[in-house]
Amino acid sequence: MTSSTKPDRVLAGFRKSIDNIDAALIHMLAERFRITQAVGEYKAKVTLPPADPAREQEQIARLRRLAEESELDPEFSEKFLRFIIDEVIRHHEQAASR
Ligand SMILES: O=C(O)C(=O)C[C@]1(C(=O)O)C=C[C@@H](O)C=C1
Repeated sequence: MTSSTKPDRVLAGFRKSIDNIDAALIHMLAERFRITQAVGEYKAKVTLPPADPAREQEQIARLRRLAEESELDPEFSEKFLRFIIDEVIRHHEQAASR
């Protein structure tokens, strides 16, 4: 039997765990975007700017510390948070223009 047809139980076990983790990430991101939607509506109502660079600096510094403690690449962690926050700011700008 070739490697392409033989079921690899070890790999399948790893992938089951990866699938569970990916599902948890999606659920956590959905919750994060649910709360930031409320933040965006609030900011639009009280005319606060969509972005708060000082808050972002605190978040990035904290996440980099957490990443180092967890042996995760701090550069990757910062890029990941930046990517999410940029999307949140885009949503906030849309909320402000409604
Ligand atoms: O905390 C805020 O003021 C938010 O709008 C949330 C958030 C975030 O996604 O964490 C997004 C934009 C801001 O620049 C800072 C943080």
